[in-house]
Amino acid sequence: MARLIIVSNRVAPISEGGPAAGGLAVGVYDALKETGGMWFGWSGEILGAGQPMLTVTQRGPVTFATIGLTRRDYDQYYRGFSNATLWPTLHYRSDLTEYDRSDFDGYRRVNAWLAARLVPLLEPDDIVWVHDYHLIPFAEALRLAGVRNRLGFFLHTPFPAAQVLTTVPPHAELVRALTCYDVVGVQTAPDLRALVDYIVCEAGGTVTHDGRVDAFGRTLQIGAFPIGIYPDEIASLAASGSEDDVVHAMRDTMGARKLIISVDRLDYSKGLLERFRAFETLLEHSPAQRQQVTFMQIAPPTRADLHAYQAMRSKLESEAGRINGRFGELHWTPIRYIHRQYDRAVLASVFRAAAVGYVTPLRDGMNLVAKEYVAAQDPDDPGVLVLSRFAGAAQQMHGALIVNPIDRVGMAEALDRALSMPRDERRSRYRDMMKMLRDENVSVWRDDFLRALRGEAWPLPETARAGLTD
Ligand SMILES: O=P(O)(O)OC[C@H]1O[C@H](O[C@H]2O[C@H](CO)[C@@H](O)[C@H](O)[C@H]2O)[C@H](O)[C@@H](O)[C@@H]1O
Ligand SMILES: O=c1ccn([C@@H]2O[C@H](COP(=O)(O)OP(=O)(O)O)[C@@H](O)[C@H]2O)c(=O)[nH]1
Repeated sequence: MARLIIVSNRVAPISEGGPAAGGLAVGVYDALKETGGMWFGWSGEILGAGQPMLTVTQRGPVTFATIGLTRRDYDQYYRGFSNATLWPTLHYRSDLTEYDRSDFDGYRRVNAWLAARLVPLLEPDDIVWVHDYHLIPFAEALRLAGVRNRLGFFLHTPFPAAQVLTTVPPHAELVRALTCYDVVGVQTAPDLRALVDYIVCEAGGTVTHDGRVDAFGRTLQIGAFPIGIYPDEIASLAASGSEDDVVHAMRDTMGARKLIISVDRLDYSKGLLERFRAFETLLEHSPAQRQQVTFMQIAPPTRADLHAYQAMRSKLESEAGRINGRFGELHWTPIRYIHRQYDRAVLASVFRAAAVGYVTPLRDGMNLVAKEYVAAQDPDDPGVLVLSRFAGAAQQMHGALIVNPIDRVGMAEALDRALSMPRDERRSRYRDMMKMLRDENVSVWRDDFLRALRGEAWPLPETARAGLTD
């Protein structure tokens, strides 16, 4: 079988300061181990001039090739165009979008520079799978360098409505660059519909009912491939009780109180403020819940050198303080807010201890935490997932209580309902969601995408075409 080359901004799990291994890292790494291949991307390090740039390490059949960035590259490519321009736009936050033409030049320059480092490492029948918004122009740069290999791209974030995407000045250039791939995958049917709408209405291209695109003089395949997890792995982590003492200590401090848990990078797309305020509304409207419930928010730092993230952090910390000041008692703190990252085994145990998984982003490509929370539950006495309709996961997790994070009272009502839901109903919702998590696990995501990329899947599976025919 042809070698697989993965290209992503972060190379998991070895990057310093990167997120802990989630579904993406595990699923992609498994595929690499099966076929042999290479994972290529940024090392997570910012290097001074003169330091070595490319590090190649071998682990069994997998080569990791990582490369440092200069301060200027980091500022323009990662902090600037990727995270101050694209990230807010992709998450429907045009109000936060900043644009600087020199950052866009830097973004293209770094993509071309990374592509040039990869070219000498490629063999003729390798297939190359590029991940996420940092690397949209990567294929264009490879094509210009004469690379003829099959090239695929998967967008982990939402694909926004055309009217939102067009607020980014070089939107046409970006979508034209996307058409240099052979296959472009998005997470869900709504993302696919938005991509089709842009291609047809903005770019004057055509899309067939099975996802063949003709645009900018190129032909490619598009589809929806919702990323999954390995639910049984999370379930056994959660059940094994192999967590460290912190989880036991946490349970001791809870006593008989119910736990509501949220875990997200401290990102404005995750809806943390709205969630805190809806919890406050629960305490206001349902006095019986006071002192009976604790809401724990684990929010590890992310992109903390961007102003929007700093502003978000200080607003959140002041809201937590205000709500705790208003409702707290000598023996009870309503909101426990933790600005730190935990490893997956600890999170799995915390999820299992929680009566409610409170996952309410304003926009999210998928949200693996929603899936992990359900997978970690005790099948006999599971908790309830309260899930935003704007998470990609809501397209699949029909056993959740689906909420609109803007509707504060609606969220408080959903929390109240979740906290008092009878066990039979909880079990039935859990079983439905676990079945889906097993049927649509991360291997299915990866294999469906790779079959399309190898040109083997024709027509695409029905799930991948959802959004094209409705
Ligand atoms: O690399 P960072 O800047 O530290 O950010 C971390 C990652 O965040 C985003 O994750 C997305 O991918 C998840 C898996 O498909 C999906 O569930 C989630 O909804 C997305 O937000 C980002 O897209 C990654 O590239 C970042 O590495
Ligand atoms: O302290 C933490 C917080 C999060 N995660 C993991 O990071 C991933 C977050 O993925 P998600 O899709 O929910 O959001 P993203 O951060 O990618 O936008 C999940 O696998 C979490 O289990 C972790 O390992 N430790």
